[in-house]
Amino acid sequence: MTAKSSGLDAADRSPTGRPVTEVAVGVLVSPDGRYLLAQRPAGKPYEGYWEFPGGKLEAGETVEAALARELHEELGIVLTDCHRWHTLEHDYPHAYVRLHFCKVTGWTGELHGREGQAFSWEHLPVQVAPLLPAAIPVLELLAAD
Ligand SMILES: Nc1nc2c([nH]c(=O)n2[C@@H]2O[C@H](COP(=O)(O)OP(=O)(O)OP(=O)(O)O)[C@@H](O)[C@H]2O)c(=O)[nH]1
Repeated sequence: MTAKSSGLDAADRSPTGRPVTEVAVGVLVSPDGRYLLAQRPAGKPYEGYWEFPGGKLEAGETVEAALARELHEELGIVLTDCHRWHTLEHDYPHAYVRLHFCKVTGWTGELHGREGQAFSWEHLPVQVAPLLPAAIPVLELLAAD
């Protein structure tokens, strides 16, 4: 069986051959220029670490559709305006992830942590800690924006 017929191509593997987990991540920007960070719930890898909200793409899903689904599941909001911003990869012990960061400037609904997670609107430099390793370069990109 070729890589193609198994549904995999070069983009599905990391440089060291690990499968790539595609993740949609939202950088929610408030009208006064703060960014939303959420704390990873108990039971997930890196529990208690702060991250931008988001999650893994399901089969056949676009980044935008996955982000809309995750923001609704996690925060109870309906995404109305976003654009793709940066894509970063990170090699964790538990997974090799490709993070598709999107700037989110429009949503409807009242934001609340539906999975019991804490969240916080933060100015730069952010005050919450610890941060997920792959969130740190994103904060540097935001600071340089
Ligand atoms: N949401 C989010 N995930 C991130 C960020 N940075 C980062 O490395 N990740 C990684 O991306 C992956 C996202 O997976 P997740 O566990 O949040 O996704 P999910 O809600 O679909 O998970 P589950 O359905 O398996 O519980 C994790 O491996 C996480 O460590 C970030 O800023 N936000």
